[in-house]
Amino acid sequence: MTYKITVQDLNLFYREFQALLNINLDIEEKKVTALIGPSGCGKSTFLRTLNRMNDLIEGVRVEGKALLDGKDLYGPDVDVVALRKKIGMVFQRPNPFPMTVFENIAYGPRIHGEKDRRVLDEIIENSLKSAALWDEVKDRLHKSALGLSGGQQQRLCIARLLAVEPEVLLMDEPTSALDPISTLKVEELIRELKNKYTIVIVTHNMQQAARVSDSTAFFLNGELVEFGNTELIFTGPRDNRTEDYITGRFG
Ligand SMILES: Nc1ncnc2c1ncn2[C@@H]1O[C@H](COP(=O)(O)OP(=O)(O)OP(=O)(O)O)[C@@H](O)[C@H]1O
Repeated sequence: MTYKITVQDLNLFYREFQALLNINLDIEEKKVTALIGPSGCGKSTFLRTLNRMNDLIEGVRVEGKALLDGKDLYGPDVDVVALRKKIGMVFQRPNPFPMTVFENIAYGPRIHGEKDRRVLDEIIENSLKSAALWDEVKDRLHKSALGLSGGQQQRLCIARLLAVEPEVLLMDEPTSALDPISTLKVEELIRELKNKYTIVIVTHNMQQAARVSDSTAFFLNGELVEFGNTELIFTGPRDNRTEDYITGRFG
């Protein structure tokens, strides 16, 4: 088994408040890992530690280790911009730039130095194909991305990540603002993308965790209560608190 990310004794504080308590978790390469748990338990905070998005919040302190391919994400020589290229993130609400579909995807590669129009055309087509969006937008590449449906916008945001050749995709409740059909399309896409990428997804939707993930981590009050094979977590959790949560007794 290959681990893409290893988290060891991780603690996170928002000033005096400790939001994550001694988390130990190994994330497998080219698998989908779901983070579940009630509101406020630290799922999003944990996800953000993996590409150092918490750095942007004042008063945050991280202790312990998070390793990507064995290298410390919090080491002194880490280039955070390069790290976020490797470990991309999509959010609850699709957030395309107010630009054309084409420009949305070209933005990242251009920032990273790509100028050749033919190369950009190729990147855009490949990214949209990988995000299962090409057929729907190939005739409107030069129209505003804001004219797309919510589900299409979310797949565009995923295509935008793929354009800079990431290795890990972090998804923070990526379907919570979408209708059921768009949700299923994004779930299908996630299953497809795990052939090439390591995916970590926060979800409130237990069926979604069961449908898309290989491993599931259950968080409660900043602690990782249980982590393991998704099927086992849903059919025979070891901890009573996990069982109570997945059977809907709280949260
Ligand atoms: N920027 C912040 N400053 C201070 N405290 C924060 C900040 N962000 C989150 N917290 C606190 O940290 C804890 C964990 O929050 P987090 O958003 O990670 O939980 P979550 O499980 O993702 O919740 P939800 O499912 O509602 O998104 C909560 O108590 C929250 O109030």
